[in-house]
Amino acid sequence: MSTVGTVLTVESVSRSFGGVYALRDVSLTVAEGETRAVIGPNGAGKSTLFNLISGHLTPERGAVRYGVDGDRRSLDHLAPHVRARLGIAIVFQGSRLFRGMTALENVMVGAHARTRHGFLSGALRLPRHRREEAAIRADALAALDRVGLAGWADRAADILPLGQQRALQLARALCARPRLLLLDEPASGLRATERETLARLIEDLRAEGLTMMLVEHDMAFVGRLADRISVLDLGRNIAEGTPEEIRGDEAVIAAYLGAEAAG
Ligand SMILES: Nc1ncnc2c1ncn2[C@@H]1O[C@H](COP(=O)(O)OP(=O)(O)OP(=O)(O)O)[C@@H](O)[C@H]1O
Repeated sequence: MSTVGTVLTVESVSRSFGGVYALRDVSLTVAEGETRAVIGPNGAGKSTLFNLISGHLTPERGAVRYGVDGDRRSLDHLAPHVRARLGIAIVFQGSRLFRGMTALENVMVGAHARTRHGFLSGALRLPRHRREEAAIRADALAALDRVGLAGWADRAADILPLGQQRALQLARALCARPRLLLLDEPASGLRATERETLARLIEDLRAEGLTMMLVEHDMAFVGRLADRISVLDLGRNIAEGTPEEIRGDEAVIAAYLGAEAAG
């Protein structure tokens, strides 16, 4: 991995809920082209970290900075849709699809994140949007093909099996042409074959140089895909390193054993 530049810097970020810290003084830097895994026991603060990066939550202290092509800026005070337009895409935990829409329509919503006009004006089919709509449709079909769902374009999204719903969410995120892709537990609940398909897709994206962050519990999955791993425990960043380094890290082993004993 060549460290050409930094895509994301999280600087001493803290966030609490009802007086309890979900994240406390967490810092990390993600390099361009890197796949960074974020692991940690339940309640460690992983989803909170992703929400602070995507803009669905704001930090109480600290800052999140983001930049590609030499343009670096603080993301503070930018709404999620603005961050999406800057190239930050998130695939949330579970399945979040637009019910009552086809697979293709779900992906087209992702493409609208990067256009000026938005989905509604596009849906009204004003003349100046038609050309853009055709391009978005083509992009969405390409994204579906990319994740192996080309034959499912006109099916209702909510009747797809879980593995394909997850793939559909990924296609939607890819259609927005992200520069930083956040994947929150993308493999959870998937069967072994679906998991393998997903792992290969993430490997392809990594080989193409897409910068990704990945929250995942499955260490085999993480060890295979991540360049580096950040470990959170009780809202703190307790370790960072390569998968090999993290596997042998005593603080990490203690955190997981502690979580097992408590659970
Ligand atoms: N919106 C919220 N309101 C109140 N508490 C919250 C909220 N979001 C997170 N928390 C709390 O913050 C802590 C960290 O939660 P978070 O979901 O970030 O952890 P996580 O590492 O993603 O956990 P999991 O692996 O279970 O998904 C938890 O104690 C959780 O209860």
